[in-house]
Amino acid sequence: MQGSRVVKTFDELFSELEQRARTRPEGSSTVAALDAGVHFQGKKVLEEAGEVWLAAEHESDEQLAEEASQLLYRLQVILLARGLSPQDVYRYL
Ligand SMILES: N=c1c2ncn([C@@H]3O[C@H](COP(=O)(O)OP(=O)(O)OP(=O)(O)O)[C@@H](O)[C@H]3O)c2ncn1[C@@H]1O[C@H](COP(=O)(O)O)[C@@H](O)[C@H]1O
Repeated sequence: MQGSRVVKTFDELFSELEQRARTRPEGSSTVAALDAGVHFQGKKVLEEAGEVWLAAEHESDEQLAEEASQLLYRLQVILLARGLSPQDVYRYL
């Protein structure tokens, strides 16, 4: 399902997003989402959560995995915007 793409973990993605927030490269989705504020970020979390649900009911395993990756990304953006890290979440798992 993953093909030849480089696999990254949840923590590695978060580190990448922290770096985007620090360096603010042109064209970064993360910088755009951080600048757009919590209302935008929250809508994206809900939108992607809905897409995960629909994929689980109606779409392929591959589509579900892709939607789940987008939800994880959107969750990371909202955590980053609030100054939280994955560790803050892990302690509740
Ligand atoms: N994993 C993701 C990721 N998942 C989802 N998205 C964003 O979510 C969009 C797709 O979600 P939608 O289904 O909402 O697509 P859409 O409605 O057609 O697009 P939008 O109108 O929402 O932009 C993508 O265009 C990205 O903007 C992501 N953007 C970035 N990443 C990773 O985050 C890292 C930093 O990315 P940049 O900040 O863009 O450099 C890189 O490793 C990226 O691979």
